Amino acid sequence: MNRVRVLLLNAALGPLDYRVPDGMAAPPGSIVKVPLGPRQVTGVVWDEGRLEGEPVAAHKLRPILGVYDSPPLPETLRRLIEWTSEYYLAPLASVLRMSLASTSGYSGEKTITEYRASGGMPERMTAKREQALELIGDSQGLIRELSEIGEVSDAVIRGLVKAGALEPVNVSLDAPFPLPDSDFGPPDLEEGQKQASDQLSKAVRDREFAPIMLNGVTGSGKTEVYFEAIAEALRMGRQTLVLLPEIALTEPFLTRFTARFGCEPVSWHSGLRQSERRRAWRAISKGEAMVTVGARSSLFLPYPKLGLIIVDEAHESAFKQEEGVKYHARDVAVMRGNIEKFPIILASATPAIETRQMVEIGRYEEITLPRRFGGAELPDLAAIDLLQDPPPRGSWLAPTLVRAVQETLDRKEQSLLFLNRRGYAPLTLCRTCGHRFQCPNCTAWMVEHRLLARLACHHCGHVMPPPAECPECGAEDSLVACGPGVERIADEVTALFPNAKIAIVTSDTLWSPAKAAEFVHRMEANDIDIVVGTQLVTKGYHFPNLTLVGVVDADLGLQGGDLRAAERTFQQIMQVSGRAGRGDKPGRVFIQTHEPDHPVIEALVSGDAESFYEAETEARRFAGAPPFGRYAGIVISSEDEKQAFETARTIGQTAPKVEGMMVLGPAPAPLAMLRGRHRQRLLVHARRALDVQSVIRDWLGERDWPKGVRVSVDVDPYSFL
Ligand SMILES: Nc1ncnc2c1ncn2[C@@H]1O[C@H](COP(=O)(O)OP(=O)(O)OP(=O)(O)O)[C@@H](O)[C@H]1O
Ligand SMILES: [Zn+2]
Repeated sequence: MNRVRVLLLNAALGPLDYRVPDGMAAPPGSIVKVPLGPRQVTGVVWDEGRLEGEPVAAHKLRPILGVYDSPPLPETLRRLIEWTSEYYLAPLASVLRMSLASTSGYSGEKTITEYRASGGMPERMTAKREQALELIGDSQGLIRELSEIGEVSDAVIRGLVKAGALEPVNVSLDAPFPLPDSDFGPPDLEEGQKQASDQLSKAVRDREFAPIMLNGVTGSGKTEVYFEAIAEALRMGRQTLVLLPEIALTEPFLTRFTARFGCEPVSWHSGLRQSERRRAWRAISKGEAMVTVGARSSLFLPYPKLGLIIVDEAHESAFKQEEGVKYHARDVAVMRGNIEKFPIILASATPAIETRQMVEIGRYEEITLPRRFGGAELPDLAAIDLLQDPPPRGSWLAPTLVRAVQETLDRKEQSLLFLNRRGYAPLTLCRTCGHRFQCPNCTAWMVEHRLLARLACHHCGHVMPPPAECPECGAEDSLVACGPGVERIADEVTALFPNAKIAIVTSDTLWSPAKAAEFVHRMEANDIDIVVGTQLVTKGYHFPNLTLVGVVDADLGLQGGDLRAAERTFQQIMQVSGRAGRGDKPGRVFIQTHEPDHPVIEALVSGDAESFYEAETEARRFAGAPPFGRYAGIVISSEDEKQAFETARTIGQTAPKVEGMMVLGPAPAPLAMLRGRHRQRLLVHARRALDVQSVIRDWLGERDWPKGVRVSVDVDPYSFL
């Protein structure tokens, strides 16, 4: 009899056995519909003997109901799913979900009805209807999607459809994507670029596992160079995936890609409409989408003939997913290349210490681009000692920096002021009684957002209007903002330069690809003189007329004592400096700091990155920190503080004694409360060669936690909160 084991999409269920009815073909990888009690659920037929589970007695086996009309998940992807689940201690089903990320993708619908404004107005106009129509503008989507955009209920949208103000549009889900043309607009590469691109193209042709660190200074043309590797993959009929750390970077990427290849690549990110997602998923799984650009989640899609992955800005911690399956897309990308035998290009101007170390020990290749394209010079960096050259009271910009902005304005060039803090002020307190506004759900201050007229928690999203009086002592008008966020810097800039055109760039203002596009266009048209922005604007962008960068508070990132604090600050300031002077005009960078002697600041100013990296690497080696040792975080949370504490203590007490491994804690996690849950944390520190996953699996695997307790493991953590 034909029996198969099926991995279901539901993490709470183990894999289950089913019977393949006569005449049905369900080879491993097939996406199938199976009965589960009275329900029908989706799963994937898995390879024999690879998944544990109790075999079901033959007479109890239920039949597979149907096989979806979609190519089976490739074998290599099934191995990757298994590896990810084992390495990150995540349920197989949760990883599988990321591969089957579009239900309609495999379930075979061909058209879908979306709606858009018809241009007509409803006879009866209400405030809600008016708001919805205004917010929807030119958008098109399902009822549910439009209700989200319009910030109204589904019923309001349906009402607008009935009234004729929104009209239905039939969208074909199988319209093919245009094919990028490898020879559409090849650049004239400079000598060094040419060598680099030849090496990359050869790696693509070789079809072997080859992790490559493409280490090129900002503005050296890394994108142009790896485009040639994509062209090679296209010629060979292989698919390429380009991973970007942020959706906001997609937009400039699409433009450049189109100039090189004649059409846009397929994009994949959380902002896609359901119909777009389904169309992309189909094209990817059939091997028709030749180049996909996406956020980390695009890594698990079922490309049948992947021949190249590029991880751009590969040092970015945004590649680490912090929710659900806590995986690092850069590392999983390398594993995918290993399993499927193709090169992975990790492109960065400031490679991660982990990646540099892999080069050092000969596991990764390195290709360098040491100079900027077209003879552009790297900018001059100087520190501003805030003790020697302080801003006036109540201001944040030192006189030297203000002068530099003025000079830049006079030359009709652009400036960028970088501060990695959203909102107006990170802390609000009462002048009379000292009361500080804290989030009721988290151990975090409420951050004032003056543009939106509210206080917000950046961890759980809790918002409140700024109260007119202090809730503690009742004093009126006595709230004061402490410290600066980008909005406050923008206020200061407006006061200093009332005629300048200023833009604030943060995830609050640049939350969609369309917003990002608008920003890029305004910059290119010189419609912005001064940008005040967070880390969002530090990387990837190329604005030739931007010649001044000011780092408002370089000390900010160095606080907190996180394992990677120094490295991250260094990378961030290098990246943001890299935005200056990319055209033919030279760039200048000023770094405001209270600690001009800090090794990070000294390395930046002297330009001696190598010594900084060496010292930092040595410190890591000495501490047994990654990449020389490993960590895993175990966070125990509950709404009940005592329960969280006690479970954590029990787990701590039963920690196995393993040579080369240490368990620290439990202690309250740095964010001791998050979204209403109390959090205790254990930190496992082990030597590199130790199989920590097995140890943790044996330790935590078989246990049941008290109701209401959640235990989550984070292997190779990036956030130490
Ligand atoms: N060979 C070339 N021909 C024409 N233009 C080029 C060439 N190489 C680079 N450029 C241009 O130089 C600019 C910088 O290149 P690119 O953005 O690829 O650099 P990068 O190394 O990715 O920089 P960053 O790390 O700062 O993002 C871009 O506008 C790019 O189009
Ligand atoms: Zn909160």
